[in-house]
Amino acid sequence: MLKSAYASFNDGARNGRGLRSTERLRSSQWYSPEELSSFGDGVASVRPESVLSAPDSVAESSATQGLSFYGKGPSLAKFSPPSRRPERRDASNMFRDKERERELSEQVAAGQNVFVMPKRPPRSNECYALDKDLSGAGSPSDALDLAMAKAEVMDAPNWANLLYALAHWKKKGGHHLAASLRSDSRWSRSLQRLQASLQDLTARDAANVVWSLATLEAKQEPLFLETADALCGKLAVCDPVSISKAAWALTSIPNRDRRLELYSKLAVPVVMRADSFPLGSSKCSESLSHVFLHGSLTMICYSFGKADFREGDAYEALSSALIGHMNNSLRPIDVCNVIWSFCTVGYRDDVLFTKICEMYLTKEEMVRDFNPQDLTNTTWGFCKVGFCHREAMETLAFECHRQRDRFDPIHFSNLLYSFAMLRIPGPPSLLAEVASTASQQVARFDAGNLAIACWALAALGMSEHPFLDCALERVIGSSQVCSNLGSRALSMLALACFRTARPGRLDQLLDATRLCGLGVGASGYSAAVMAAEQGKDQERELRILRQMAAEARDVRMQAAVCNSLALRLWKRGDTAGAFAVLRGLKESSPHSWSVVSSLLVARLGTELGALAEASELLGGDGAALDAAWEAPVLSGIHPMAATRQNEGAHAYTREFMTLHAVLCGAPPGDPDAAMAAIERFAESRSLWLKITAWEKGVVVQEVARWAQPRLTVEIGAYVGYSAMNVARTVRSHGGRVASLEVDPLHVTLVRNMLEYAGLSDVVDVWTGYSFDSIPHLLKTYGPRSVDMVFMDQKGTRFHSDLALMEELDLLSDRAVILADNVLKPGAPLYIWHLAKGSYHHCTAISVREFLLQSEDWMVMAFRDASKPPAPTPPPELHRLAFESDHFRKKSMFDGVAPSKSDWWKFSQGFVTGLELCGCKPRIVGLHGRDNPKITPEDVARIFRTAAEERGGEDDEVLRGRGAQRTWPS
Ligand SMILES: C[S@@+](CC[C@H](N)C(=O)[O-])C[C@H]1O[C@@H](n2cnc3c(N)ncnc32)[C@H](O)[C@@H]1O
Repeated sequence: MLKSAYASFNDGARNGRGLRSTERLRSSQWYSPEELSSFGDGVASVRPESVLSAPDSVAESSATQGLSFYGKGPSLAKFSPPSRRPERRDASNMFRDKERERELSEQVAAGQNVFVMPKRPPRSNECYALDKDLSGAGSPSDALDLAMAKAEVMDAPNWANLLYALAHWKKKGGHHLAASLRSDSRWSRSLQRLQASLQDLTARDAANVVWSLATLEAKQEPLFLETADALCGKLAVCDPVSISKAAWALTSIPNRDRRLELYSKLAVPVVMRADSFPLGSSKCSESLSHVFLHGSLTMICYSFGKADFREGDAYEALSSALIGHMNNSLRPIDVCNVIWSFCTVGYRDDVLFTKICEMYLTKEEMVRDFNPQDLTNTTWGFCKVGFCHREAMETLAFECHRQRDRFDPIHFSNLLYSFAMLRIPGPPSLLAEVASTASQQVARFDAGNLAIACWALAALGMSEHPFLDCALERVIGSSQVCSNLGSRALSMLALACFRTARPGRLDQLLDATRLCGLGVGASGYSAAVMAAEQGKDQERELRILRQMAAEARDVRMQAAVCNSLALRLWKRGDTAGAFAVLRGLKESSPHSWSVVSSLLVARLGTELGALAEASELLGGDGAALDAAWEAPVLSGIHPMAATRQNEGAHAYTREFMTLHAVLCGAPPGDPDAAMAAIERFAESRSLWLKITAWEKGVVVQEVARWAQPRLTVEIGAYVGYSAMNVARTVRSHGGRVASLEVDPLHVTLVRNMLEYAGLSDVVDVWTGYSFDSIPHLLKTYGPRSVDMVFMDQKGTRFHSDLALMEELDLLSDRAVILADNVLKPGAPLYIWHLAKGSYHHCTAISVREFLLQSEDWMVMAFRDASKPPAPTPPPELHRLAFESDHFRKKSMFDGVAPSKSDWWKFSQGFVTGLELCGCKPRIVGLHGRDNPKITPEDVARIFRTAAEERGGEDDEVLRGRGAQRTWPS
C-alpha cells in the first residue's frame, strides 16, 4: 500500500519535473485525500469547508471517537505527539484539547487543510503510572525487576517504554549494558512480551522500540525487524521525530534489499511532508539539542545517506525543506551531515550546495567552528559529486591549514584527495604545508590513508613532496603496513609511483606485496603494466607480465598472458625475445600452449628466418587446439560465471570462455567469423556479454566506414569484439585503432583475440585507466590525430574523458564521437557535452541491447571546434545523472535486477528529463516493436544530414579520409 502510495506520488512528481519540491509541495503542505486514503485505515481528513460548516461536529468527533489533532508544519515547535498522560490528568488534557481545537479552527479559517489522526486506545491508570515508575527506576536492573513484577499488568506501551528507558541508560554511559542484557533472562522475557503485543503499539512507540534496540546493540533480535515492519504500516500517523529516530535506527540493517525496502517506506512521509519537518538542531537550541537529537531533518539526511538509500525524490524533498530552513543557523555537524549524505549517495544538488556555501562555507567565522572531521568530510563530499565552489574550498583549505596540527591521518588524506579529485590546487603552498605536517605524522597512517594521500599528491602535481617518499618507505619497509593494503590502495600507490616517475619504487612495492603473501590483483597489475608499457623500460614490462603469467589461475590464462607478452616484445621490435618467450612456454608448460601461440611462432619464425626452429616448436600439427582447451567450451560454463557479478573464483571465466569459443569456432585470420563465434557462444548459452553486438555492431561498423578515421580511440576493449569490428572496417584505408582497457587480463585476452583474427597489426591495446592513458595517446600519436572516438567504458566517465581529449588537443577538426549505453543506464552529462558544446548534429541512435529486447541509445556527434564549449549543466541534469547512477547500481547490486518495466519507466523519465533540460538529441531508428532494425542506410543518412547542417559540405569533409601515415611503434 505504502509502496504504491509512493509510486503514485513519484509519478506525480515526475510529471511535474522541473519544479523543485518547495514549489510542488507549497501548494499542498499536507497529504491529499487520495494520498491519505492510500495509507490505509484510521486516518481521516477534514477539508476546511466541512469543518467550517460544522466546527462543533469536529470537536465532538475528536472527543467521542478518540481523535487528537496534529499540528501544522511551520509551527512544529509546538508539535505534540499523541498524549500518554494518565486519564486522571483529564482537566489539563481537556484544556490542551481545547487549545488544539482553537488552533485548528484558526487554521481552518485561514483556509488550510487539517488532519485528525487516531489517538491511542484508552489505557488504565496503572499503566500510565508504570510508565513513570519505569523511567524513574534507579537502575536498569530495577526497571527490569519492576517489569517482571508487574508483567501481568504491563501493556504494550509499557514494554516499549521499558526499552526506551534502558536505551537512555546506555546513552548516559552504560557501556556494558548491551552485553549484560544479552545474558539476562528478564531482557529476553521483555522482548517476548513486546513481540506478542506489537499490534498495540502506536507509530511513536514502534519508532522508540527500534531506536532503543539499535541503541542497545540488539538489532539482530527478530523483534527489531518485526517492529520496523509494524512501524511502516503506521507511517501515515507518525510524527517527524519518530520518523527520524527510526531512520537512524534502521541504517545498519545488513541485508541491503531488506534495508532499502524499509527505507522506501520511511521515505513516503518524508517526500510528502519534509517541508513541515523540524530542522531540529539549530545553534540557538544547542542547550536543548538532546530534545531533538534524533528529530531533525539533518538526522534523516544522515540516515538516508548512511543506509545508501538512493531515491531521488526523497533527497529532493529534503533539499527543499533544508533550503526553507536556511535562515536558521545550522551547526557545523548539520552542514557536514547534509553534504556528506547527499554526496555519499551521489545526489549533486547545486542549489542547496551553493546556498550552504554562500551562507556558511565561504565565511571564515562560520568555518572556524568546524572540527577537522566536519571540514574534511565536507570537502570530501563535494569532490565525490564533482561540485566545485572555489571560494568555499579555499575557505575550508585555510581552516584546515589552521587546524592541521589537530588532524588525524584520515583528515589529511580526505583533504588532499578532495582537491586532487576536483583538480584544483588550493591556495598557494597551503596544501603542501598541510602535507608536510602529515609527513611528520606518517607513522600514524594506515595503509589505506597512505595510499590515498600519495595518490592525491601525485595528482596535484607535487611529485617532489617529501611525504611521498616517507609514505612509500613506510609501506615498503613495514610488512605490517604492507599486508593491510587492499587492492584499491595498492592500485592507488602503484599509480602514484607511476605518475611521479618512481618506477623503482613501483617494483619494490610489488615485491613487498608479494612478500607479504598478498596477490597484486588486477588493479595493482593494471598500474604496473601501464607504467611499463608507457615507459621505455622493456625489461620491466617483461618482468611484470612474466609475473602475471606465473600467477595466472589456470593454463588458459597463463598461455594468454605469455602470448600477450610475446606480442608486446614483438611490437617493441624484439622478435627474438618474443620467440624465446614462446619457446619457454612450450618447454615449461606444454599444456599452456594455445593456437594463438602456434600462430605467433609461425609468424615470428618467418620474420626471424628461423623456420626450422619454429616448426620444431610447433610439432607436426602446431596450430591444432590442445584437447584440454576445447573441453571447457564443449562442457558448458559454470553457472557462477553467468551471474551478474562474475567475481571470486569465477572471475574472468566467461571472458576466457569467449576466447575459447573463438579459437574453437572460427578459422584464424577471419574477423567476421571470430565476431560471429562470440555472438553464437553467448546466444547459445543465453549468456549476456557486455559487447556491442547485433544492431549496436552495425552502428559501430557503419560509423567507422563513413568516417574513414585515420585513428580511432576506443575506451573499453573488454573481449575485443568492437575493436575487431572497427579494425576490420578501417584497415582497408590504412586506419588504426588505439584501444584503452583498464583490466590487464582483459587486455591480455583482447591481444590474443586480435592476433587470432589477424588484426593485431591494426590495433594497439593500451593498459590503464582512460584518465592515465589518454595523455599517453598524445605522446604516441600526436595532436589532432584522433578522427573517431568510441566510448564504451562507464557512462559517468564519457564527458570527462572527452573533455580531457579536447583539453589535450587530441581530436581532429572533424572527429566523430560515438558512445554506447547512453540511455541505459544513461549518460546525461555526455549528451549535454555534445548537444551544448563544440559538436554538432548530436544524434541518438535507438538500438536494441545485445541479447535483450530492450532499447538503448548510441549517441554520436561531430566535432565543431568553432563552437564554444558546453556551459555548466543545469541542476536538473545532475538529478538525471543521479538517477542513472542509481539505476546502474540497482542493476548491479540489488537482489532482484530491475524488470523490463522498471527499465522502461526509467528511460521514459530520462528522455523527459533531457527534454526539460533542453538537450534531448534527435533520435534515429526508434525501433519499437514494429521497427526492429537499424540499417546501414540510417547511419549513412546521419552523415549526409550532418554535412547538410554544416552548410551543404560534401560529406567527404566529415571523414578522416584515411590518410596513410606512419605510426610510432
Ligand atoms: C562494456 S565493456 C566494453 C565492450 C567492448 N567495447 C565491446 O563492445 O566488445 C567495458 C570495458 O571497459 C573497461 N573500462 C571501464 N572503465 C574504464 C576506463 N576508465 N578506462 C579504460 N577501460 C575501462 C572495463 O574493464 C570493460 O572491459
